Amino acid sequence: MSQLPQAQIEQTQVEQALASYIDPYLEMDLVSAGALQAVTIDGGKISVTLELDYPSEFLNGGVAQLLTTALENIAGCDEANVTLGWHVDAHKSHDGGESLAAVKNIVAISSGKGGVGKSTTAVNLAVALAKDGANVGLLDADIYGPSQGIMLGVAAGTRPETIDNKWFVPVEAHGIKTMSMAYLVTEQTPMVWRGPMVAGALTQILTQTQWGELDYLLIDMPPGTGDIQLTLSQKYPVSGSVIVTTPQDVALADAKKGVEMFRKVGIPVLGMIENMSMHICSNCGHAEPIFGAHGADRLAETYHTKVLGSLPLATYIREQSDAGVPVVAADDSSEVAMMYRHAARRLAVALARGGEAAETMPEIEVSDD
Ligand SMILES: Nc1ncnc2c1ncn2[C@@H]1O[C@H](COP(=O)(O)OP(=O)(O)OP(=O)(O)O)[C@@H](O)[C@H]1O
Repeated sequence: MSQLPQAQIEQTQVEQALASYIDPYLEMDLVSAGALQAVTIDGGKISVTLELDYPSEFLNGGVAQLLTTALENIAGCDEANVTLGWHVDAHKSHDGGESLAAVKNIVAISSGKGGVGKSTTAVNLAVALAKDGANVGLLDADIYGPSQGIMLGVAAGTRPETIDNKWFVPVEAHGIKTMSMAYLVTEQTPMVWRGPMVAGALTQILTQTQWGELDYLLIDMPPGTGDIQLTLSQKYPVSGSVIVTTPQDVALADAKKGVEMFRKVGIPVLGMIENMSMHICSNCGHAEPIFGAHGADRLAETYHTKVLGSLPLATYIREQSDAGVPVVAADDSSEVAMMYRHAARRLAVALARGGEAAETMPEIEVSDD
């Protein structure tokens, strides 16, 4: 008895199989997200190439296997190959000059109020993006209290190398390129600067550092929403901003000013990070929202943006910062490290999609009176 010929596998079957996986950061399947680049069907052999628009090296383990299995389950398939890649596009509002030419995206990490954990958040987000395979830079623009050298374990007194007496070479730490005012001044240097001087110094370190090729340059902004922040945001091709806040009413009121400032200058707010959202008792594990609950959610809703992540108030976070090994660098699969990593991936996706706020934001007119 002769065997019936196998039905030809159709592209729609391949797409349906691939759509069985919903990416938690894109919140949709990879075909709907436009990641499918190529499909080859050669008899019973299927090969697909997918390219995502955010750093997603982590998909190469379990998810690649899951997709392969989904394809192998198609009737008539006897071999499936899945190639997963990613690429970060530039989302620049304007050209930032020579030193920033190969920097694809500048992201301002900001807070309306001081002391909410902005620097800790910026450091951990930067390391998290690097862990996912991105080229990342971090500029400590918190000029009044540059703390990143300590948080990154850069030895006190470290000075960046210079080239041709013109360029600074960023200091590498935990897989990221860093630059901080703290690398250029001594403890004796007075930091009592007026706004224009601060803006001038920041401009200099931003534009005279050889950042090289970066997917993301995170700027740990000075706290507040005054002239310095406004100047920085307007002068450089900032692709998006992230607002760090705690759930207290006072911090939220200041976070609101931050959101409004970025909206005024047309920079998409990619989302908010709620820091110290819960206190976890190190003895009994009891979680208590000591600064209030859901404040950032409400604010995000009002401004059509989202909460990218909520971090607990945890001794471990402070201890790791003080020891110069950020939580994400210390153990990248710990519970707290994963909270930062999820937030970093949501940030990258929000940026790739142009920022939630960009689409829904109403026009704001700025007048001089
Ligand atoms: N989630 C957290 N749990 C525990 N401690 C934290 C947490 N986030 C930050 N801290 C600690 O709080 C202090 C202030 O944090 P950080 O310097 O990051 O804040 P900041 O907003 O950048 O401050 P500033 O506005 O003064 O620059 C640091 O000692 C830091 O280790």
